[in-house]
Amino acid sequence: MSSRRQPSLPPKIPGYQYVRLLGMGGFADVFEYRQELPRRSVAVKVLLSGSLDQDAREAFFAEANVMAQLSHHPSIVTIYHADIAADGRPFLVMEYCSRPSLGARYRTERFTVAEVLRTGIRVGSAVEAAHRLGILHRDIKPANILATDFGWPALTDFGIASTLGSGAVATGMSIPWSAPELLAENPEGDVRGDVYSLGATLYTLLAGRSPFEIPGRGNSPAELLSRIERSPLPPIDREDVPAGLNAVVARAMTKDPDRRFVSALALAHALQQVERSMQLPVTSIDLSEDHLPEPVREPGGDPGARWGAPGAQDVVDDGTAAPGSDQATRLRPIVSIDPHGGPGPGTVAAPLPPAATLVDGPPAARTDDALGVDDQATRLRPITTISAQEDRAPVESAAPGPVVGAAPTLDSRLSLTPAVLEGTPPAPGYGVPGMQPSPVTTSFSPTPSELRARHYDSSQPRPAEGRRAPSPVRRAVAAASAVLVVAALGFVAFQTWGREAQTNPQATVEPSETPTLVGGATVPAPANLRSVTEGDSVTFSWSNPDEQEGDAYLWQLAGVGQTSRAERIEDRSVTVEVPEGESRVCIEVSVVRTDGRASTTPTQGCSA
Ligand SMILES: Nc1ncnc2c1ncn2[C@@H]1O[C@H](COP(=O)(O)OP(=O)(O)OP(=O)(O)O)[C@@H](O)[C@H]1O
Repeated sequence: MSSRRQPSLPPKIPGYQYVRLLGMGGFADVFEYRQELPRRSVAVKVLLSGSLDQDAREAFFAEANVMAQLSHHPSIVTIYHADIAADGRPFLVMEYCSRPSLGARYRTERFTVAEVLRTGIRVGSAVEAAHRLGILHRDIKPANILATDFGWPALTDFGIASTLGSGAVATGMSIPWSAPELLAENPEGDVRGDVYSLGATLYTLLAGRSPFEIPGRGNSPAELLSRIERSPLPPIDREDVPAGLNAVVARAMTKDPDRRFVSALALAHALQQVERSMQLPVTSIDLSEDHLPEPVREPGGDPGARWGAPGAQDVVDDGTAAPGSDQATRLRPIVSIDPHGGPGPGTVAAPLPPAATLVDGPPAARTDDALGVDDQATRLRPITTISAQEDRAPVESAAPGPVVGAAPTLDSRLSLTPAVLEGTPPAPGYGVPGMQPSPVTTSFSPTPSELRARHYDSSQPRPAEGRRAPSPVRRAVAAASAVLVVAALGFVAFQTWGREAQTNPQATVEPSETPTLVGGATVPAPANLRSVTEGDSVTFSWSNPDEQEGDAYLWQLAGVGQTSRAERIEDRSVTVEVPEGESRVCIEVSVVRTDGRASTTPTQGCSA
């Protein structure tokens, strides 16, 4: 809880009995209620009465609907109901998460590496699911990861707060976990901003402090902002954190978005590889059936052709591309990706509009529990719906660099309008820097969503240290800093499967450049994954693009609901049975070296 204001009164809600206050946010209070039928404890988030105009209500329920779309995910807080109380305040009834949030734990508990890996993979799959529905979270941080009764992390706060206030009110991101590009004067963001924040969250859990927070030194929002933009990522001072995990976190948090993992899924896969290299049980990546890898199709053949039929030998994956081929200063708006927005060639990420509208007067002072400083919630932002495009035709991927002809990665669909589709495409190959694109054809199966954009306040004063035009964040930080000074006198001193790649069965694609991990750990993924089906048995085989003495392979079943443990084998083939009741079987396989290093991203594929 971070606000110094008094909590609002819990509304009377028929069928629910008020129990207690759970917490206060910038735009809402959260209460525990006892639902009468079915009988259970629920958390009810009630908007503050200060932001109840019509636009806010509509936006609130729009967000509730978006949240409901995500609710089926095991690592996203479930929404049960949304309504308006008798006193006029909108409320959301959601799953009650009885355990402390990660934000409440990281300062006092030492997270095991295994838990951090599990958490990263589960939350990563939740974030990936959101991205596939066209939604950017934009405020991933420990405090927004609650814990269910079963101890599963549950991501929350998908923008409900961002829709609050008047039609032009904004929320804010949490600076300590915010990507540098979102702190720039002309903020540009896409899924990689969430990748950064998830990486920063994992860093926080491991280090016990946010990434650029320096114990014993000034950690004002302005100082944090400056370090996030310019300072190298401080090392995590823990001997039990393997180099591979350090490397994954560092890549997720690379200042250049083009050098990050291209998706939350890619980050989750990398974390799985760390689990494998540590001989830990491999945490499943939870995505819906729609996101399973697709069987490879013959070039120019029947789109419905299946591979892996008896006697057939088809390339599944090239090993580099898509398989199957605290509270301190909060300046967050929520942005949704338009999943229908299949932009044409040359379109890439959607920059956030640098509009500026100061909405509700002086920001409310907040207290940063994590950093021990007061915070200003600068509230700016309207919701903007962007029309969806219906062009979902597969597009050939191309070389990185120039935008024209760039592969239509998920990121490339983050369109606002064609006019703003500019920039550099994300690096292919799961965001592995330097890796060349694979000649794969990718397509998307978009689902409906809304696209919202944020606007920032342009009326805030320019920060003293800034030479460039003040960014929205900078302006807000400047405003926050000013209040902090005053406050300090008085008190105190964060190709996926959905890409459904369809690889050319005859193509043999080798990574032209292997990824460079921090610490020099570079292990390519298996290539030429093929399958032969005989009855219920499927034999998968693959090649090793960079075979070294002692190389072995880690394989496991893959797919929805699969949590099999990875098995280490010496051969470049494995025979598996199609699970009972299933029509096909999917696996993923990695190269593992004698020193324990494994492929950054496993190769995946399914039988017919
Ligand atoms: N489902 C839940 N179960 C239990 N506690 C919850 C739940 N949702 C929120 N809380 C608690 O309520 C408090 C406020 O919630 P939350 O931060 O989501 O509100 P908010 O208005 O979105 O705030 P902000 O966007 O400013 O962070 C937090 O302490 C959080 O731990």
